[in-house]
Amino acid sequence: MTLTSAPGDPLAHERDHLTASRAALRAMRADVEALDIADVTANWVNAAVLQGQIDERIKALADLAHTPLFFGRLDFLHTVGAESAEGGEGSSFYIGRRHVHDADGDPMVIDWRAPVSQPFYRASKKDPLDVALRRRFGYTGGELTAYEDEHLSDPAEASQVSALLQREIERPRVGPMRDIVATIQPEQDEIVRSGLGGTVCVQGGPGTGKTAVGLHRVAYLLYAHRERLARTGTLVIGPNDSFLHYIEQVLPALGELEVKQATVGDLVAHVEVRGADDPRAALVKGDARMARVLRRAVRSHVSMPTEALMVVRGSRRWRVPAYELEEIVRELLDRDIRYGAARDALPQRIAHSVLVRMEQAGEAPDDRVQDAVARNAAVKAAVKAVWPPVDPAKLVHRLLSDAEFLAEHADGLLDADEQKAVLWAKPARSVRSAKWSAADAVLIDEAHDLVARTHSLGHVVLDEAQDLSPMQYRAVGRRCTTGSATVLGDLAQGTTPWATRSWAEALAHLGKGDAVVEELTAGFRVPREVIAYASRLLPDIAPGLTAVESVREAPGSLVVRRVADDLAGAVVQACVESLAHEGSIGLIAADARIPVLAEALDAAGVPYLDPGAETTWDARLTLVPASLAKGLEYDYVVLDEPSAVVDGEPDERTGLRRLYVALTRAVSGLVVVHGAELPGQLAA
Ligand SMILES: Nc1ncnc2c1ncn2[C@@H]1O[C@H](COP(=O)(O)OP(=O)(O)OP(=O)(O)O)[C@@H](O)[C@H]1O
Repeated sequence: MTLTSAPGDPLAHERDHLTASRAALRAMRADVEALDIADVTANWVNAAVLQGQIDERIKALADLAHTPLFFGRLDFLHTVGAESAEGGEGSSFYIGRRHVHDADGDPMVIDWRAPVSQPFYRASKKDPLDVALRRRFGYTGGELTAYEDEHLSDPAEASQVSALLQREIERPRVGPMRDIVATIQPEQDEIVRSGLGGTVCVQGGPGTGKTAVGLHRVAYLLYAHRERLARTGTLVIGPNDSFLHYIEQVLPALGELEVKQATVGDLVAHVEVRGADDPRAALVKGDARMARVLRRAVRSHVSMPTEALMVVRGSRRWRVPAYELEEIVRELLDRDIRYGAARDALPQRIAHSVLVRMEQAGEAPDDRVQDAVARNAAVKAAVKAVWPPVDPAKLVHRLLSDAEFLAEHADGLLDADEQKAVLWAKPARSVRSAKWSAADAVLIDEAHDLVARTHSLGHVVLDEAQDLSPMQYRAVGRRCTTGSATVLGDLAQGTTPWATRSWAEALAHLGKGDAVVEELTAGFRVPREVIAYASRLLPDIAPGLTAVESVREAPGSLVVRRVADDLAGAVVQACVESLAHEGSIGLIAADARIPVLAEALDAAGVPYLDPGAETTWDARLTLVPASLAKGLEYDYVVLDEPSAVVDGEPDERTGLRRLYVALTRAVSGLVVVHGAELPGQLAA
């Protein structure tokens, strides 16, 4: 292996290729900019659509100064055919974030997602996949400054851990999350490139790259199934806005601008959420049994017809007896279609019965007559009486405020205590004035789906899944009924009262019981010493889970400091020391301690940000409530009073899990500052 930073001959050659590739990219962009669509389309609507597509393409062809055009090179032992190499044949390829070709259409840079790029991520000494040379490039400020070679087919060369990978992870940074396209690892690549047809669930400890893998999988799927997913849509679901803000640049940096992001709350925002449930109520409302209660409640609106229906047309009267109407209604109920769809079908079914009678009487009615009968006032009135419209929010409002109505539909599903837990102590007067909770909004979403089918997307990535309730899994699942999902999570980081206990159970609620569960155990974020310290909590918070094996040694990365008094002062001091390093700093503390620490930082004149705000080189310290730390990372973390983090949760196990999350946010160093005793597992 060679790690070169002095400009030698090969480096000069590679730089020449970089210069030529950039020129080719500029030419590609100029070609698109020069397109004249006036001849192609006369219709202004088409022209506007086409111009929009062209503008997007121009944007996608931008040469970003700090995003290297290629990061790797593969030399194969044999020539590769055009089919897998984006149109060009050859035995040597440069791998980058996007495809670049020269004036003849021959590729200068191959998209990392193309089939020919796959050996860049998968080839090993054991299985070289016809690769003679794998070269990784190192950049400094957009300049190509180093390369690292592996001669995979040379038995004399020993395999080694990539120094560039290590450098890439440890590079101090601020700002949003970056892509890992240059250094995706083989086990991650397997997940990234798994097919669109199946759902994949990834269990992985902190910093194993779950989020990164999920985002790269979307980028890969969009490349491999561009047209289908453009039609059906893709969505990334994350736990909160600050997390979504942190990850939002990754896909655009990979050239994918169309992927939507949302929290589960955004998906079910049918009502304004202004209230909160106590844990007991939230637990019952999030339980999958509520889906059955809602189903019964929705269907209870259907009543069996008791009277015959009389339809008058001209001088004739047609009578459909009650028993026949009942048959129609029963058949629709049995067919298990959505409540609203059945309601829409009912007038036509009734009209059909009338038509049969007309035919029996010697008339020859056509489709127009059937439509007219379906719209007849008597038919409409009958439909309204038998199958009235259901307003999902009103229905949930009634379930939560009317004990009798709830008891009727929860019979045999929820016991008396559970029913009491979900009923509002003070029923709201109307849908508008109700103090809806997050769990209520999910119930309303379920009711919506019972009335009218929810639109399904082509692919959904669900991150930090372990915190979802069964009802939330269902809400996500109905958004990918005809598509697939990537479910990412860590059972040890579940901090809700309904946190996922087993992936099999969660996947069943999602409606993807046949998903494959993969495990990632190599840790990229957290250095060995720090992850070993945090993993002492594992036997208590998730017995049976494999501890993360860090890929990085960073001696001195863990400091545990006990202070006798002025805890806040000592914490501020630790932040100031951390600020002496380059990169981002996170001060993580129990939510209840945030005001005290904010005051101490203000008093010391140390500026800080909230988790939603983007760090810059001038503002690198973020004050993070422990409840928002999940999924985030900082180069250096100062953790305030671990016992307060544990005590901030309703039970000890959740507290220790919250602490586990807080302990695993650091890339380069963690300083734990405590005044009280540490939790037993961490005390030396
Ligand atoms: N193959 C890789 N090459 C370089 N960096 C990587 C690689 N895989 C992961 N990382 C980095 O490791 C860090 C952690 O990744 P990520 O946030 O995806 O982990 P996670 O498993 O989602 O963690 P958590 O459970 O804490 O949410 C990120 O900075 C990511 O860029």
